[in-house]
Amino acid sequence: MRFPVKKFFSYYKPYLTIFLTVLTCAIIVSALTLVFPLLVRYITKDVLEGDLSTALSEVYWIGGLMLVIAVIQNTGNYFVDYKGHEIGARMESDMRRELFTHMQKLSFSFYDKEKTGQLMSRITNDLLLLSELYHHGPEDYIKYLVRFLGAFVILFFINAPLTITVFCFLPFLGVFSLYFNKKLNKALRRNKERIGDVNAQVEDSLSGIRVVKSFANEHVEIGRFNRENNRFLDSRKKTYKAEAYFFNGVQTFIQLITITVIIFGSASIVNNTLELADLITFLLYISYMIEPIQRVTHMSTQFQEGITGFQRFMEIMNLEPAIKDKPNAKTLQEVQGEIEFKKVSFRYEDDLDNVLVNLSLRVQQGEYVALVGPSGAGKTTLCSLIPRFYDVTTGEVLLDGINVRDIDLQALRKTIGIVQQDVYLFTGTVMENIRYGNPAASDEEIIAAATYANAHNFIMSLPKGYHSEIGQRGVKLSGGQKQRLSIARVFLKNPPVLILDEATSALDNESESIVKESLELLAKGRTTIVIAHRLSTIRNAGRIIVLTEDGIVEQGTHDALLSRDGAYAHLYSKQFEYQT
Ligand SMILES: Nc1ncnc2c1ncn2[C@@H]1O[C@H](COP(=O)(O)OP(=O)(O)OP(=O)(O)O)[C@@H](O)[C@H]1O
Repeated sequence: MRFPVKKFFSYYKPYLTIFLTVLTCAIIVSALTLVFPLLVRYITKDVLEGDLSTALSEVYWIGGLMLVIAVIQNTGNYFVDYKGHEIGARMESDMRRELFTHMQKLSFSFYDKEKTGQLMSRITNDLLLLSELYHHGPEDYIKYLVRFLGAFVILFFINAPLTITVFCFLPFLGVFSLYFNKKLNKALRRNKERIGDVNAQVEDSLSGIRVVKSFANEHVEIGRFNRENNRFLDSRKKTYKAEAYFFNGVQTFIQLITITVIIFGSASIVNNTLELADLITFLLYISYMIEPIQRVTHMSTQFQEGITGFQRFMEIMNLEPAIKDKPNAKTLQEVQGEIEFKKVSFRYEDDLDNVLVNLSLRVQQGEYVALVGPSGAGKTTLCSLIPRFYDVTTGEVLLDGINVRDIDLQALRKTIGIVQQDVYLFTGTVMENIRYGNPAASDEEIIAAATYANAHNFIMSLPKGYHSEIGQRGVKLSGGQKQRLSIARVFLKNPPVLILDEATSALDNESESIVKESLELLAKGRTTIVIAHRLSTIRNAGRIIVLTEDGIVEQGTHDALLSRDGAYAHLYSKQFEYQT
């Protein structure tokens, strides 16, 4: 991937004025630091070797000037530190917002492949390092460049041959740096991937902590964690090795330069081509030249970390959502809720087998249809094609006769309510969780929705009623209570089409009958597709569709299908045997 230079710099745009002010301040501060050794040289060479009767008063004046310069320097540095960091933090926050917004747009197919922990790492760690580069980078480069060039020019005027000798070392230092920069870049990239893996492992393990404990498998999780943690450690060890080579190599160059100056400088004094005051000035300025070289290690690490962070940021930003609106996507007015699958074939990925092949099915407006069949036959997959969680591979899915691909995604998804077995509730209060179904709803509408969902009474018995916190993912609620909140959420959304994906299969008999009651109420007047494992729950469905690996093999009412003595009768008798 070519490095997107324009995009990289575009994040400075909103802060350009303040950023340029910070840079100007950094230049002024650096230029002023160059004045100090010149003043020392003036004192040692001109003042102290001239008329001693006036020397002291002149030294006082110069001392005063040095104080003024120090005040300007420190004020400037304060501004550069404070505002510079603030700009970096603001840019980081802008990018984090952009990345999160983009991630929200990416489709299911993306999340099927990615690990949540890795993605979290990109949003937090990577951008943190990038912000360091954004504000420190230009400021450091300018600061050290001014010092370096300033010192070079001044030294050149003091003693050109000695200055050129010092500069002969620089091409070697350049080649050395380039070589190790490449190595460091690779190592830092690997570090980021490894810490992403650690994050992913922690996220996975802690999200499933109940399963871990129920199987008493803490040691398994610790083992997995240690494996990732050790891989991260190994990767960091390699990085530090490369850094140590680099840093010590640079140190060797610095020592060589200092020794060279001392030897050549002393020889020049002996030969009367250099004065002692100039050698002192030379040695003072050498530190200005050496400091940038010393900082090269730090700056190149900062540069590499920032750049790899930016590349990882762009990897996600460059991903187009697999499913998005067409340019003139239709918004829907009055949705009737008729759904039709026309010769639909679907596979999750190009190199996987088809899950659905040439399947056709029409569900009338307001019809209550049950989808049954063996596990893995594609029931959930079929339903996920209606809200375009995935797009069909071939064929069409139509809502009220319009291809779902031609409908505005938001409008399409607003017409479909989904209740699943695995309820996802967000950390927050009962009220906030139900309001998720319609953020504009009033408290009264929320209470009405909860009442329809048979949830009002249990909510009122909670310590703070609707304002009770439900814990992460609703841990403080029972399975049936969580399910009723999720149903209230859909009541509030009030969609014309409903998909119930094994919504009651995880509940005990008592909870099931309460939830079933509220689901029946919810389904009234809506086109409803129910995916059911327990066939006893869908006996009253207007139509039962039997989906197997061979597609739709049977459809009809419960009684009609039983009397056919086909696939459905077979499934039913198997379940009946199992239950008795
Ligand atoms: N995200 C995915 N990526 C790849 N394959 C998938 C994905 N989701 C499901 N599958 C595969 O698609 C097939 C159909 O799965 P699906 O969940 O639709 O079946 P189902 O009939 O709903 O099963 P169950 O009754 O067990 O829930 C299965 O073979 C499954 O492994």
